[in-house]
Amino acid sequence: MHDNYSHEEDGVVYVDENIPGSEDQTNEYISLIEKINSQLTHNCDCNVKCKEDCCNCLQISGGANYTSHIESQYLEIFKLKEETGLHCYPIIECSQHCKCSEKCGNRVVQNGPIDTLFVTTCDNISKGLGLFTREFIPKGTFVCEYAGEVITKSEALRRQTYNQTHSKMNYIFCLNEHVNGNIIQTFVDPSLFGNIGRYINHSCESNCVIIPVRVDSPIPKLALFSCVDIFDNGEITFDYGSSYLNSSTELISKNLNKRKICLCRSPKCRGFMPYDIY
Ligand SMILES: C[S@@+](CC[C@H](N)C(=O)[O-])C[C@H]1O[C@@H](n2cnc3c(N)ncnc32)[C@H](O)[C@@H]1O
Repeated sequence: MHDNYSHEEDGVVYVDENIPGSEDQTNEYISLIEKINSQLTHNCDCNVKCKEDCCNCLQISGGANYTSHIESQYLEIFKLKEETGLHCYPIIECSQHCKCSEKCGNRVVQNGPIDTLFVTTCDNISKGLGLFTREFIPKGTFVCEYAGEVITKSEALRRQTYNQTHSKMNYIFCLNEHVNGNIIQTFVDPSLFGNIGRYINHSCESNCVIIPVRVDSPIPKLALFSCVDIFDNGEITFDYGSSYLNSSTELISKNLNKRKICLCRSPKCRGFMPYDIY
């Protein structure tokens, strides 16, 4: 993973990928750690380059996850699964357990964020800091992960309540994946341990989407891909209320009076931050 970013803020530790949250003695935490320490059993025997007809990782993924875009400065472009009707398949990248080359084409998120990102204060100071790009990013590019502590639902609830009572910003995200009639939830909190993705603000008309991507772990990486072209000095945003990723959806009450006003300035702004209340 090539990630040369760091945090300016005191008290925030830079981690370039998810780490286990603080230890406790609950069964819920023990199950989470077992999951974190386990590995996906798949791998591929491909020779150098992976092809859809023989690569196990691509077959589990329902076909190619990425397409090369040679004329672009960004070589690997995500094939948006929504456009191909394949979004019911997981996105599984090749890993250290595979025989293919590290340049096989099915390794994108694991290589780390693009290097054009910077953090600065937003025009509207109430939004706090935001993540921006120095250079143009074409649609479909992997931008960065949203990485932090992977925590249990109970711990997410506890932290959420603390943040609300102390009028702190919310960084906890709940990923909901619908699999065979079940919902698999993953809670990631980058507030104290996080990567560059922790600075990404919400927009009701966002330019990125979060897609779960697995490398060799059952715990997905929350990977941000641009869903439109993003111009230089543009702010990177995603919709906190999108279908995959619900910002603490179940963690909050429905007290609409306390919902935070959205400052995204989009003509399509819904007025309030999704699920983000204080
Ligand atoms: C994941 S953090 C984003 C980075 C944060 N702005 C910072 O300064 O570190 C999420 C918090 O940013 C603020 N925020 C993000 N998007 C916003 C928006 N569209 N309008 C108002 N506040 C926003 C809210 O306080 C929210 O709880």
